[in-house]
Amino acid sequence: MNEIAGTRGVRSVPQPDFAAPRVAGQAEAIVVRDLVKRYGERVAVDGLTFTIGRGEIFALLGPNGAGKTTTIEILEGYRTADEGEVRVLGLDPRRDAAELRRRIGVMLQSGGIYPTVTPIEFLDLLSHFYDEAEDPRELIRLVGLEEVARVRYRQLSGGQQRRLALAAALVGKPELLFLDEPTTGMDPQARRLTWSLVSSLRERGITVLLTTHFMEEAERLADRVAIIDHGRLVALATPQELTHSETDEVQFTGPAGLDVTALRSLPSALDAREAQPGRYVIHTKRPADLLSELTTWARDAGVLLVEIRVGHESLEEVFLRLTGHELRE
Ligand SMILES: Nc1ncnc2c1ncn2[C@@H]1O[C@H](COP(=O)(O)OP(=O)(O)OP(=O)(O)O)[C@@H](O)[C@H]1O
Repeated sequence: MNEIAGTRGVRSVPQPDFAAPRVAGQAEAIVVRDLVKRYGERVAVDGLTFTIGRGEIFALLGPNGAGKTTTIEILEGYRTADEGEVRVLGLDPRRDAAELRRRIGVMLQSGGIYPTVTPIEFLDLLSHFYDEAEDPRELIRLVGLEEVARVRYRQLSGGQQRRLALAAALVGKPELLFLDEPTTGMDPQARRLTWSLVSSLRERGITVLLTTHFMEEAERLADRVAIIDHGRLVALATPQELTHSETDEVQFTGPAGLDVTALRSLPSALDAREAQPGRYVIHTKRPADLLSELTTWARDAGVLLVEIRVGHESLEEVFLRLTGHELRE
């Protein structure tokens, strides 16, 4: 069964919106209903339901082992589901595998490229598998690998190897692109280049499903973000909806080891925690009231508060609030 936030003692969140924004006259790119996948006793995907619209950039965000890769591999047709239903471009990924392969692009997590091949040779080779392929030279330029186009794969940096994998996923002019952790191993410059590249795919109308551990990546790229944890959907919304919910966050610095229980019991506090020694985070729906309660409490307790900041929750904090743990635990 699908399970959403609120079932494990977490606070209420914007309700997942399972309907994708509709582009007039077009069907959904991906439909996932009550998907379950087990590996022996372990339930890797535990009742996922979501829909991705055509042309949408959609991120599956979750920690290691959340079930992101398993979900993506089922959608690509590389794994079978135990329960539930999936449709990709209107097709059954297992039954219609041959047709699906022609219409999707897959960026693999790592490996799978012969170590002595050069980027240009590799893309040239791949282009022969498609009736209509992108020009390999154009792809090399698009992903910024001109200077290493004739360098052997094994001599490329991790980030360059990832960019080649991205170019390879685009060779067949896909309608739908699967990007499994596209920027893992990239330096900040390569990551930004990849982000602008993925954003530019939006103009071509390509639907993108990406998985990531990086909040910032989801926040910058995705039209909508599905947060998954232990194979379950805990939230599904736009990054703006997730981070600009009615919940605000008050952060301040003070002495380490303050009485967090006392902070939690301030009338306007939803919760409170010491995020790092001496750095505190309190969630509230009434920031002005909370500030006044907090300063009164601090005066009575003889505590000096510094750097008090009020703002919307970061996606990082949203994740913590929904799942009860950090993204990179
Ligand atoms: N072939 C397999 N056999 C047994 N267990 C597996 C297999 N593949 C994945 N798992 C387990 O299923 C769970 C989900 O794994 P999955 O790789 O889908 O998560 P993920 O969110 O993609 O994680 P990561 O970010 O590390 O790639 C994990 O607990 C993992 O150990």
